[in-house]
Amino acid sequence: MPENDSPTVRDRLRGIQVFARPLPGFDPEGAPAEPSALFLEWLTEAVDADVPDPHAMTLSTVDGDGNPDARVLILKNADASGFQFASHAAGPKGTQLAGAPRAALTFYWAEFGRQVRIRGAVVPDTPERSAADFLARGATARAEALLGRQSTRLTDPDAGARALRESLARIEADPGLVDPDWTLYTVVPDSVEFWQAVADRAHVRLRYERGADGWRRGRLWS
Ligand SMILES: Cc1cc2nc3c(=O)[nH]c(=O)nc-3n(C[C@H](O)[C@H](O)[C@H](O)COP(=O)(O)O)c2cc1C
Repeated sequence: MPENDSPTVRDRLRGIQVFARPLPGFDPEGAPAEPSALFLEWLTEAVDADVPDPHAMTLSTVDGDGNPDARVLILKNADASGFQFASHAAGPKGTQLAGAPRAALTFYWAEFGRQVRIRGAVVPDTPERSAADFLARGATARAEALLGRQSTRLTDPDAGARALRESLARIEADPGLVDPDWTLYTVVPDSVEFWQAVADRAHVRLRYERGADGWRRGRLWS
C-alpha cells in the first residue's frame, strides 16, 4: 500500500492496545494428554464467562485451484473424536471439501486472549445424524437450507423473500422434511495448537500432534 494511503486508519490501528486486560495464565506443564480435554476446558471457560458467540470458529478450506477460502461457522459438537460443524454439501465449502477433504478451524476468545488452531481430515457424518442436526435447526434456517442457494447470486431480493416463504410453507406442511444435502462434518484433528496471550508478549504456545502411538505435545516459540 502506498505510504500516503489511509494514514488515519494506520494511526488508529497503531494506537489500539492489544491484550490490555487481565488475562488468564496457561501452564503447558499441567496440560492434559488429550487436546480435546484442554479444548473443552477453554471452551467451557469462554461459555461460562458469557463470551459472545464462543462457539463461532473460522473454517478454512482450499478450492480446486488451490485457492484458500475461509468463513465463520458454528461449532456443533466436540469430543475426542473431533470437531463438528454442519452445512449444505452443495455450496462452496461443501464442494471444496468434496475435492480436498482437509480443513483448518480457528477459534479466538478475545476476552481471554486465547486462540486454538486445529487441522485435520474432514469426514461427513451419517445421513441419520445429519438429518437429526437439520431437524434441530429453526424453521427459517431449515427453509433457507432447503432452497439450496447459499452463496449463489441474489439478483431479485423480492423473489428471494417469496421463495423463502414458500419453503417455510413446505416445512409447515411437512415438519419432518429433511434436506438430503445437509451434512454434519467432523474435523478429525491431527494437530491442535493452544495459544495464550501474555501481556508482556511472551505468549505461550502448546501444539499437540497425533502420532502412531497417540498425541505428542510440545511448546512453540511465539
Ligand atoms: C457467527 C456466524 C455463524 C455462522 N454459522 C454458520 C453455520 O453454522 N453453517 C453455515 O453454513 N454457515 C454459517 N455462517 C455463514 C458462513 O460464514 C458463510 O457465509 C456461509 O456458510 C457460506 O459459505 P461458503 O460460501 O463458503 O460455503 C455463519 C456466519 C457467522 C458470522
